[in-house]
Amino acid sequence: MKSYFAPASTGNFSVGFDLLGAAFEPVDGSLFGDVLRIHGEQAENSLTLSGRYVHQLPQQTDDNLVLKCFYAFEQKIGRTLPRLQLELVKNLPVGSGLGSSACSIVVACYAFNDYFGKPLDDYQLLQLMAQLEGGVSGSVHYDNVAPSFYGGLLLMLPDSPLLCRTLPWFEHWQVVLCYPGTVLSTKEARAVLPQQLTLKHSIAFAGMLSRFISALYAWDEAEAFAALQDLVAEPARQHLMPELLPIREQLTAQGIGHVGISGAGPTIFAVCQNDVQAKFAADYLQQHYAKNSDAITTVCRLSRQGARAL
Ligand SMILES: Nc1ncnc2c1ncn2[C@@H]1O[C@H](COP(=O)(O)OP(=O)(O)O)[C@@H](O)[C@H]1O
Ligand SMILES: N[C@@H](CCOP(=O)(O)O)C(=O)O
Repeated sequence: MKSYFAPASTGNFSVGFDLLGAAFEPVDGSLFGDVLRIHGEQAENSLTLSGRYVHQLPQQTDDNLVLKCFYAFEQKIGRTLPRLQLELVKNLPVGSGLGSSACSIVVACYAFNDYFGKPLDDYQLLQLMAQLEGGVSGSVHYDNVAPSFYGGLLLMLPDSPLLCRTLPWFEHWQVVLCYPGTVLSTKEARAVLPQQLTLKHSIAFAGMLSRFISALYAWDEAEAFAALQDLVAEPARQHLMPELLPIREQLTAQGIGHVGISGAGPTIFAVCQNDVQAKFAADYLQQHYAKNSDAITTVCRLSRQGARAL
């Protein structure tokens, strides 16, 4: 049996709509992401499902992204592959803003490529992942698949053969992620976005993202926090998450540097500079934002590692 893992990710990281994404792992060393097991080869593909969020997956395994990835991978490499006995351990909530669909896509594509002797290079594999993610969310965006695949904080580079590049990160930053337990589909959250930006708005967006990236390279933490502003998605999505502004007010009043929407929401992320802030944010979010038994609050650091064999 072979086991593979891919981590959770936060798309946008507030300031970089569709262009910035980060992979996270809990500071307690536990794994926060999906696991795919390949038990062996057989006449037909089969997929068994387990894990904390298995109940949020489609009833029909044929609708599961893991099998869609298998056939898309087979088509991409252009030869018929042996069928597999597969098991997905679904550890990330679906429609959560934690890159759940991307995580299953990344772990599946990574696993198939590794298992079948790496017929695709990283560039081809990432393109396939993004194309599959586009099929779920309605438009191709790399800001979840790329960090889940490579790890780290990544800047997408559209039209570059590199596709994305790793950015610097403040090592002491801890990111508290709180998923409230309610589902918000990425497709729906993308449908409320503006179709066009004015020239002034486009310049403001590009300016803020540039300011954040230059602050990272200059190791200027105050500037980095000042630049963590979402000028594109948050104004359009705020009504889907009415708790965001009061929560931000409470947490920033405690000195916490940034509070934003993880991906398309409803997960909220808080960027903290020390253990005291992280504990405060985690307790506060768990008390005021968690809504049911599906909710999860976790204190994370950047995951330098992306998809891998376990
Ligand atoms: N293995 C899987 N993991 C996550 N979602 C899956 C999977 N297989 C199928 N799906 C479907 O893909 C869609 C993912 O929804 P989406 O809002 O994009 O989630 P997320 O924002 O968490 O990535 C849902 O309709 C879900 O039922
Ligand atoms: N850039 C995308 C990110 C979606 O992330 P998800 O985790 O909610 O799928 C967007 O903001 O739509």
